[in-house]
Amino acid sequence: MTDINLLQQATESNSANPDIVWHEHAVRREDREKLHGHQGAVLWFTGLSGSGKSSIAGALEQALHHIGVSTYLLDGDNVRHGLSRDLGFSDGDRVENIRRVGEVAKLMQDAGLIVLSAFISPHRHERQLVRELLPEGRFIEVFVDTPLAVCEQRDPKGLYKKARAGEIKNFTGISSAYEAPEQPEVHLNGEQLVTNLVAQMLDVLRHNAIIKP
Ligand SMILES: Nc1ncnc2c1ncn2[C@@H]1O[C@H](COP(=O)(O)OS(=O)(=O)O)[C@@H](OP(=O)(O)O)[C@H]1O
Ligand SMILES: Nc1ncnc2c1ncn2[C@@H]1O[C@H](COP(=O)(O)OP(=O)(O)O)[C@@H](O)[C@H]1O
Repeated sequence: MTDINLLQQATESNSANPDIVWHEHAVRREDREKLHGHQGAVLWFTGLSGSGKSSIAGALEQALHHIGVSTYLLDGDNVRHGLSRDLGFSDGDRVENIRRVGEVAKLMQDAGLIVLSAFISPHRHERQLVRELLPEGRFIEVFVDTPLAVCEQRDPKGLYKKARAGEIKNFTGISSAYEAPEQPEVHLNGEQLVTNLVAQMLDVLRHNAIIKP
């Protein structure tokens, strides 16, 4: 079964149960957004290991927090300590990881938060399915475009070295595929200064009326 089939099957499994009925509640997303003073949205950072996803998302979260925006940062390494601690790096496990994170991100944006997610999320189809989970305009795909050679040079955790030595299997970019986004909402040059990239992201959020000018 392909990764797209696995994700579709997992996403559809509950909606196929006729005994589970959606319950609409009185307090709506719009009401929660009014309290926050901004829209809920998911900023979906994708890129190779070492491309700068966590650094950029972290610095952007600090900048947003500073101006009173309610945020939450979902980070690949951290989520794999809890919610996805049972998962590894096979295609099937990555599909399930992204499905779980997509559902969590959806709930958090429904709560009115700006969610910053920093996962390699290497497959186009999985990112597309997360996009489809969210209301129109609330999924912003951010491609952190850093050449493999630069990521490998940075190698802050020594993982590329281990992958090249054959000590880690299925390592993205080395022995497992990374499919770059074709039409991301935002295309960041991961070799620029993090402060410049944060400024670029704040412009995007203002331009899309997610936060106030
Ligand atoms: N085989 C393999 N391939 C890629 N990455 C690996 C692997 N093994 C461990 N790591 C570490 O796990 C982090 C990536 O986890 P993600 O949850 O973002 O991956 S995925 O989206 O499910 O593909 C990734 O973190 P980042 O470097 O922050 O991207 C790595 O530190
Ligand atoms: N724009 C950048 N320019 C130079 N170095 C960076 C930049 N962004 C991140 N780094 C460095 O690259 C390494 C990997 O960054 P990290 O944010 O952990 O990437 P990822 O979350 O994609 O694995 C870290 O040592 C970080 O300090």
